[in-house]
Amino acid sequence: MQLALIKTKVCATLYLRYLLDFRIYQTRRKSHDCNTAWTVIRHRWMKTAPVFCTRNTTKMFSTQTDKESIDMSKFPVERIRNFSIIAHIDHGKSTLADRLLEITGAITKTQKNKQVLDKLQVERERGITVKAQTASLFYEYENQTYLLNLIDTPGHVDFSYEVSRSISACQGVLLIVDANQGIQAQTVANFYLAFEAQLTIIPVINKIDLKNADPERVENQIEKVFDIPKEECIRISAKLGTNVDQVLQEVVKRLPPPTFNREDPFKALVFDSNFDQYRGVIANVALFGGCLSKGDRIVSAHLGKSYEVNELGLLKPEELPMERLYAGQVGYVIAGMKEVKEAQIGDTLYHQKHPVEPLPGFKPAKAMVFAGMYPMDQSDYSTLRSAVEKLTLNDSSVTVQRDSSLALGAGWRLGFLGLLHMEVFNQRLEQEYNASVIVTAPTVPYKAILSSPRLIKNRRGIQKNMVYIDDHRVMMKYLFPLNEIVVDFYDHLKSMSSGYASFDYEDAGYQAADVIRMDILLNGKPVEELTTIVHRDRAYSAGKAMCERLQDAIPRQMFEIAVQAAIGSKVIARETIKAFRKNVLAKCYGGDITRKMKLLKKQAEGKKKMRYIGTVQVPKDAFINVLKRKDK
Ligand SMILES: Nc1nc2c(ncn2[C@@H]2O[C@H](COP(=O)(O)OP(=O)(O)OP(=O)(O)O)[C@@H](O)[C@H]2O)c(=O)[nH]1
Repeated sequence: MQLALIKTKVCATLYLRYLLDFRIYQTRRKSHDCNTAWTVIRHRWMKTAPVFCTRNTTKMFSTQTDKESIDMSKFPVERIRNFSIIAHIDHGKSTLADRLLEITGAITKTQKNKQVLDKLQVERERGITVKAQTASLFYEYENQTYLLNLIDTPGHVDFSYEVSRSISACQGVLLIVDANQGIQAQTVANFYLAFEAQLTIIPVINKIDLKNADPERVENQIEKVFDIPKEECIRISAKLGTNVDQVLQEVVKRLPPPTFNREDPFKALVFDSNFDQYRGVIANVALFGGCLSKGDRIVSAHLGKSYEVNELGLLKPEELPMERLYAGQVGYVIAGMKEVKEAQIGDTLYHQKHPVEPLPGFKPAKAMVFAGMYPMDQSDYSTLRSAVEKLTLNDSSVTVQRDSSLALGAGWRLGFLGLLHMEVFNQRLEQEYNASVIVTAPTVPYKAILSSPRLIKNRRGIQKNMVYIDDHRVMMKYLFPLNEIVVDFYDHLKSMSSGYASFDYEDAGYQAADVIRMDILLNGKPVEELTTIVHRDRAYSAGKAMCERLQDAIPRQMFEIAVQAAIGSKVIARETIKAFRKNVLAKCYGGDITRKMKLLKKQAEGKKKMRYIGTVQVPKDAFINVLKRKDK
């Protein structure tokens, strides 16, 4: 009796500690994602307090204890089914997923189960799925246990990249069609994604409980448009749970198991990733061969870097750590990847000792809408950069390019699949990373033909090679005429690249060139210091530019100055610097017009004389300034 009392007290104390841990974890993560928080704490707690984790306390947190104890090492691959739920927006994918989770005991059946796989705050607020979610379910059929790995996908066209990636981890799909609306645009698009990937398709007609439901009409549509016999359609109401068990039975019967072999070398496709502040990158993987254990050393085919597996397991949908994952399974891996760029979606992971041919990966998403994104305060630039990197890891369809604006400072130009995608990304940045950003008006891409050449072409550079040093830096080698880069090339390069580009050069020897001597004349007299050698093709533009720059650089004097560029005896360009003019009529109050004309004529003659005898004053810095170009 006393022992039972002590045990109850200890359990109560630990449960309170558990609740406290949960609050701390949730606050630290600034997360609203209760399910993940519960799971993480639960596993941490179960590790530290195994003695008290009796069957009863475990039951508090999971309804699938019996299934978890299944020995996966003996679980035959023939009893695994990997499938996605695909459909047009709002046709009921997430509602069906709720029912499947309930029937298989992954979640307890309550009235509150509404789109439980839509975990993000933005998904809850908007009532739409934006992120594919994986859940591993155990299902009993004809006295056999099956492992069903289900991926719930978004329906909106802006998130179709999530669908195409999810499909790569599956052998079949449930194609949901609303019994009232029938086939819609995304039904067709998603059907073809699955069809082209040669997956088995099970058509499911949902919402048969609706007053206006017409399942027969929808079955005919499916037969006509997709060439799937109407007898293959399953009529359900995901909301009421009608015929949902039949869906699970058909998944087992109709979908093929994965054909991957446990005896092969380990090979896994990273089909999704997200970043946890404390645990680093969490990669969602589909095992295409072999098995993976905790402590194994794996290599990322993309970077060639090796990592030790710290944790792995199933997603139910919360993380359930396991000792091993086997071919055909879908799960998660944490392998000490600390940087976002280490976890590429579409990357292949393999065992360090057994390199394999990388999987084809994914076709990059094609951005349709572009917008600039800048921190509210420039001092937040690096914090925002890290937030953008982490979020793009979780949403790899966003393209990111560094950008800068005179008014808004340094930022990025982001590419999205659509306007809703852009809004959701922005909202996730604010909600999940506490970031305040300025987003510019969205634009679509244009192809522009530049009317003025760019810096390098303008300087007669010839590209020799280009090497990407990493994601942010590129090294380009050019062959330039020395006189094109010696004066102001570096200044222009720095200003064009907002200070990021650096420049170095070495002698590449002499080369034949079609060049000529260009003289500069001030009031007809050549100024030797301004004589230059220019390329024949560019003599006229260079001469004109020199004259214009001299016009700016030489101060006005008491007489007019003619600035000319000449090749040999031929003047090719001319500018005039006007003289200061004394108001010789200032003292004439009214009076005779002939007197005024006489004064003006005398002044003009005097100036003419000065022009011939006067020496033009050229300021010292004008000699350097006139050599600097105004590259556009
Ligand atoms: N009457 C009725 N309503 C349903 C049924 N299934 C889903 N719904 C409702 O349809 C709406 C959309 O359901 P979701 O499950 O979010 O649809 P979804 O396809 O996951 O939506 P997205 O992921 O945003 O594309 C919700 O209001 C559901 O309650 C059903 O069988 N009958």
